Amino acid sequence: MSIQVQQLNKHFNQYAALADINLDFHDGELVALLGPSGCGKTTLLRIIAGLEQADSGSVIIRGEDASDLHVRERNVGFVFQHYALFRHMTVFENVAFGLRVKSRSERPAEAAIRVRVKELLDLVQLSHVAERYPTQLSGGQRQRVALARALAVQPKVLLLDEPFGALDAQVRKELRRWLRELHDELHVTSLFVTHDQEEALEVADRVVLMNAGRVEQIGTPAEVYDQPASSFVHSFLGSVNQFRGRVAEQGLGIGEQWLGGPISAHHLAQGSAAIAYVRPHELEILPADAPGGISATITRLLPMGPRIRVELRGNGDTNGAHFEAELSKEEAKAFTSGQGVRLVAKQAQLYPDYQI
Ligand SMILES: Nc1ncnc2c1ncn2[C@@H]1O[C@H](COP(=O)(O)OP(=O)(O)OP(=O)(O)O)[C@@H](O)[C@H]1O
Repeated sequence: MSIQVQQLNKHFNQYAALADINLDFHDGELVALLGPSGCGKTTLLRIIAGLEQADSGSVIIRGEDASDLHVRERNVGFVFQHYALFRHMTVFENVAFGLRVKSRSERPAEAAIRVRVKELLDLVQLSHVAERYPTQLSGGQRQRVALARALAVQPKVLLLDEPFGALDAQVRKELRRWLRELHDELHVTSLFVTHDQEEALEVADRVVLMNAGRVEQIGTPAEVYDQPASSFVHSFLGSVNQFRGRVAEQGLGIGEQWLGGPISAHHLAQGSAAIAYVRPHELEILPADAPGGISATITRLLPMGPRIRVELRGNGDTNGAHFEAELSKEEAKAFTSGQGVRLVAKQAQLYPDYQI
């Protein structure tokens, strides 16, 4: 086990930023810490780095309790969203920096430093800009320099806080693919913070879902997406339609209507208030005269590349609620805007509805 976080708690005044966090990160894996703004991701990363002190609990790095170790002694590399490269130093010198400031006994000889920096610049594909200054680079190139700089001292752990957050969507996409490839080559245990679910699902070996200072779920991208442990995870990862009603034998009863289909009700009692979560691609649209289902009206058909997004408004018991389905172009041919239809879930997950 590379990093173990045990019973970690952190308050800012009365506010619990982290509540009883327990996590194990394996050697060589790339893990995303994912959650909405303010859920505690950065605080957790900073405590692991040694930049912030926890109120209680411990951080164990490669078997050694690091809780009382200074940030310099933890051997972690960082890359932040706005990583301040030294403006007055060339790219080469920025990457060499961490090696040059080592104590005399640990510092490699000048020739070895030059070889190492050259290797790192090759790795991040920036050898051709080695003599430039940071202001002469694009945002994406700067972040790659920041990564090379963090890797120069051969950290045991790499911590990245929204490393591509400030970049535009296209560059972000390229860099995250690049980060994945780089990680496959180096296998440095890496944790990266993001609030972008697509980024987390695409890049990470495992994803930690956080909400309000707590861990909601940890698992592979497929596990957290296909088997969400809570309604929070379900709705945070991709869009969902919500249907409020009562648990019945046939599924979910909404007034006189039924949301049919195979509904997984966990251990909810018959008659209890529940919300069904149905992803757009799990929602089937049937003609208005079909038996069962929920009555709705199509408000818009939006082409989204090869798929059509169908926006709907509920009628009767779901009056005014907005729903969204996803169809192939072929399937969508049967429908037009303004048409009355019935909605049936091909698959749905029920959660207790505490608001009723
Ligand atoms: N130094 C501080 N003093 C007081 N409150 C703080 C401090 N740092 C963080 N917080 C609070 O702790 C909570 C968690 O903050 P944190 O930065 O860890 O969240 P986050 O998930 O990284 O959010 P974001 O995605 O917006 O960066 C927030 O409510 C924040 O306001």
